Amino acid sequence: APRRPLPPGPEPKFFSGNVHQLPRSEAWKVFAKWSETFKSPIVFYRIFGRKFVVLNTFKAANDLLEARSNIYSDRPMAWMYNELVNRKMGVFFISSQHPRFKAYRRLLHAGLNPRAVGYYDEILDDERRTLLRNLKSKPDDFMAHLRRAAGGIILKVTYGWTVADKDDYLVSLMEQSFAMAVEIMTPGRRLVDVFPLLRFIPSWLPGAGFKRKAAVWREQLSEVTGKPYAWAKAQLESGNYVASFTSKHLSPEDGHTLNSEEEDIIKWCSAALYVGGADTTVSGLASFVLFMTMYPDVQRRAQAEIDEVVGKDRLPTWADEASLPYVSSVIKEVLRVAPVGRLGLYPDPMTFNPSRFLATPGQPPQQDPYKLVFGFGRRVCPGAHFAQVTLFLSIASILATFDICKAVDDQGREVDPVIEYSSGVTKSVSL
Ligand code: HEM
Repeated sequence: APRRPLPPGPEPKFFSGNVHQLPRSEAWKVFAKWSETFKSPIVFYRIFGRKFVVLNTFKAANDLLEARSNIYSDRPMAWMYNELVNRKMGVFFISSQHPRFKAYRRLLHAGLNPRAVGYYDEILDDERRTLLRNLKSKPDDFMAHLRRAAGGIILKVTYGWTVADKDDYLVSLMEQSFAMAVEIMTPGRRLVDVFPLLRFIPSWLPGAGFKRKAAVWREQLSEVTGKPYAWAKAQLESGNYVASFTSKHLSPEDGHTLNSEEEDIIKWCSAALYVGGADTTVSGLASFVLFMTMYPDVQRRAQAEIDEVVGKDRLPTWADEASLPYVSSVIKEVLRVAPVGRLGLYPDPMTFNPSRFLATPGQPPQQDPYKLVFGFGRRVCPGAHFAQVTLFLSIASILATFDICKAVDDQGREVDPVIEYSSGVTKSVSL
């Protein structure tokens, strides 16, 4: 059959494609412009040999990623990382056609669905109290506290590990593996990703240094996946452990002994939680703080709602969520405007206005951004509910306890925060 034409897009250069038209950061602004220029919700561009399709409307994303998720559920192939460094069994990279994919999704769902998240109540409560204490004692270091909170919650829930206040062993192990993954996968860094046949070169040949390097990374990354898992397993066996995602899966209800395949599945799923849940949560919390400094009226209205519904004698709990629609809308608005991608998809997209999610007489609420920010189809974020609970608990407790305001300089004048979102796998905000 003849090939279908590609979606429209900017004119590429013969060799480098559209590199010259893409800025290093905030590429989404350019994507939005291309959609207008080419009058198409779907646009196409190329960076050297790599082809990209941008879906610029909710409908386009939903039509392809949800309705046709049987064909659009795999991530791009990274030969160096997946094959040579042997990360292809990781939750994020495994093909949706692989038989294990379903096993992963089932396990993740079992450990993170709304009922399962209820098991972690105590951990979540402890962690937010630590966050509030840290914010109180050193408010200027709030970014470090938010990072610690996100990492602390996820490592305790995943493995039962309590994060140390400084230089935590598991946090640094995880961060090293992130850094390694970025180094290995940065587009254009690895020739073998451009010419995959190179992977068959024997390691001893001159010029095959990349294969020897791959072997080292392979070893190091396999340790990162193996160590925390082995620790959690040993704790469980010792009888002295905190019930966690890993411990629960390691002790199945029917009491059967796990085989090595089942254990491997638990190991990979546990490893995915920090990758999926740490930076995303930090990003959401940091953006929340930023927007509260910029929109004091929003902050006051959210605080008033908490005072009225919860009172001042206790901290908000997840059970209060349904009675705090404005606080919930603040969180939705943070996620709409801030992390993972700026979603300029609603009326007046650049304005931070939580009320857009509240119905008013004659005006229905705008579309719930959770349909978008957590992805689509077969790969939709398995941590979505968990993320909503942890963000709600942290944000509602911060609002209940503190006033967030701009920093002041030596002369007592307010300093406007510099807003700079970095592009990457997770959008992070530097404050
Ligand atoms: C605000 C917080 C979060 C946001 C915005 C977010 C967003 C996303 C998105 C957009 C995806 C990709 C979906 C796709 O490929 O279509 C994803 C995948 C994933 N997320 Fe989240 N996430 C968040 C928090 C979490 C948390 C807390 C966890 C774990 C507890 C988690 C675990 C995962 C995992 C394991 C995947 C990979 C799923 C797969 O490839 O099959 N995420 N997330």
